[in-house]
Amino acid sequence: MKKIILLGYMGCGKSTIAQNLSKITNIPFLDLDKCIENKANLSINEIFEQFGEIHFRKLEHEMFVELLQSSENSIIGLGGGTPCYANNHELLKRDDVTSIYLKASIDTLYNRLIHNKSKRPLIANMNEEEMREFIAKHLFDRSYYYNHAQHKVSVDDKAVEETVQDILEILA
Ligand SMILES: Nc1ncnc2c1ncn2[C@@H]1O[C@H](COP(=O)(O)OP(=O)(O)O)[C@@H](O)[C@H]1O
Ligand SMILES: O=C(O)C1=C[C@@H](OP(=O)(O)O)[C@@H](O)[C@H](O)C1
Ligand SMILES: [Mg+2]
Repeated sequence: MKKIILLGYMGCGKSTIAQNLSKITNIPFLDLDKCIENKANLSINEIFEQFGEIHFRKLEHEMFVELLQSSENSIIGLGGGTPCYANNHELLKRDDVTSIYLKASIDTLYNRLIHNKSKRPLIANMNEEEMREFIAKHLFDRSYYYNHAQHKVSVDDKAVEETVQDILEILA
């Protein structure tokens, strides 16, 4: 019933790293956003558009609690905002949880997100300059919550395999 939880800012690699970690460890991987999409039968963009961010945060909290309640071992990739709402950050400290903050610099996040923003409603309509400024401020605001994770792994300049290796060392 152990949960390995990956958290961090949009684009830090939660979904990518969780998937690769799952292949190596054979522990099933659940992406919180995907679970929300499947349950709502809508994409994250559609949920934001049709019901707004506050409603998304409610679905996100409910799904996070649901995943934590399941009796299966799993690797859970959170959404970038998950720890920052509904006191979700307090759930990162539980004994049955190993929470890991994938820490990325503003430059790393900007370089990844500039080509990957269309499915991320918070940044989808920003130009390059707006996005850099937004990431810098938003990351600063959110770091308080991310720092509630039990472990921290820096992802800057690391290949996927290297980050996975760092996580395996934490889990050993
Ligand atoms: N070293 C790396 N580690 C993780 N992701 C990387 C790396 N290099 C490039 N990427 C890319 O960055 C993006 C990370 O996005 P994603 O895994 O969805 O992050 P998150 O779920 O944290 O938003 C993906 O497009 C991935 O292919
Ligand atoms: O940072 C955020 O508030 C969000 C991050 C997204 O997940 P990723 O971090 O996987 O992109 C997704 O949950 C939604 O677009 C909101
Ligand atoms: Mg993701």
